[in-house]
Amino acid sequence: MKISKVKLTAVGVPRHTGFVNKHVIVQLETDEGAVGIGEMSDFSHLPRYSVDMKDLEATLDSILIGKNPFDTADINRELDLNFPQALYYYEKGSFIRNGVDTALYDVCSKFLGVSMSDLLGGRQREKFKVCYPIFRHRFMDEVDENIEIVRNRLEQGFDTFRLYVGKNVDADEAFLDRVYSEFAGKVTIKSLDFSHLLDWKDALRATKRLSKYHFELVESPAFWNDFEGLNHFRLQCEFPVSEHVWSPRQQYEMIKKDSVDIFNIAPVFIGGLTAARKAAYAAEVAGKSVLIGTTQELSIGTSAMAHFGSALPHLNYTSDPTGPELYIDDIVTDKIQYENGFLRLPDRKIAGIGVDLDWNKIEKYRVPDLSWGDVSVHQLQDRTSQTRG
Ligand SMILES: O=C(O)C(=O)C[C@@H](O)[C@H](O)C(=O)O
Ligand SMILES: [Mg+2]
Ligand SMILES: [Mg+2]
Repeated sequence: MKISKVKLTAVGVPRHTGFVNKHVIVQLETDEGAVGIGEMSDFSHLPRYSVDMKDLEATLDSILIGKNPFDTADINRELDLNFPQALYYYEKGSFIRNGVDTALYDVCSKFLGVSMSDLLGGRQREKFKVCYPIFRHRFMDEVDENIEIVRNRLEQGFDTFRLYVGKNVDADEAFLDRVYSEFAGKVTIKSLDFSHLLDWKDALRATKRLSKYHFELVESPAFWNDFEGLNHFRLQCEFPVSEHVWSPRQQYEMIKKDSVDIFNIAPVFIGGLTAARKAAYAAEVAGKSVLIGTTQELSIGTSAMAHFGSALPHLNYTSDPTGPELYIDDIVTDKIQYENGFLRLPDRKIAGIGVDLDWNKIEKYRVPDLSWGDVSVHQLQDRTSQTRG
């Protein structure tokens, strides 16, 4: 089988907060007729560093046409050469590589007539627990609207939440107090996520202040790539520490410096399922746990993560992929399913990734490019259309 054409389609899908995220749908056509789909997710990060869609499609054509999609190792090597790993969380080359790599696994599993998970180590589980994100408080009056989100999502079966913190710790404390007084015993706070906004000492002070409320772990409590800072925080904090994995070198440094307890692995940030599997193996070898992170993908990217997560033996903490719940709509015929706060895998009898493109929806949300207008820091960091701050 050989790849015969690469097709990219950009869509802009709003979240319930009004914030619009742009994603790129990948189609890999082959000479056998099978078509693999993937998703380059959430180009809203680093909005001023934009990708030209036409150039990208021509570049991927030149790299991929004529290649056998089963040659995932060689194709990933080639993609790394063209979109190199970077020591940065939102490196868009990783988003690009991820969209292509996902489509490789999809077209190969479709060609073989098996579920994508069968090419990713099989299934240890048919579903896994996820948590709903509560975005960062900048103003005290955002506490009420976030408590309302908890109330509504709890009714839908989400009983676990993660809280972005660190910009207004008074509001963070007020929110946690309300959660534990109004939903005692019914709601779990999985993590405080500092999103690399504070240095490790400020994060430690905030964590100690909030530790009278139970939560399971602390994420990103130091500046980017501050491996020693993460280690200092970790040794002085009673809670497990997680950090996103955005490059093999970064993960190597975190293993060497014993910076974390948990690696947060999302194919989008490490550049694909192939790279994510390597990161998961490295975590296992280092005796660390993993959880699956997210950039808040649509159903294609989320289904790929469901298949990836189903085989991981050390998936010991609640994961994060909830994108299809955050967007007002999706671009597949049947969205990936959640059940009582669990992300469910597609039926194993379905070949491939398990979701299909809905071209009516794609036309509805199609955008001409990935350019971006002016957005405030609040909107960017906290994924909102609010214009305050
Ligand atoms: O765990 C995180 O950190 C995120 O989820 C980052 C968010 O910004 C995510 O990428 C989003 O778009 O909501
Ligand atoms: Mg995070
Ligand atoms: Mg994102």
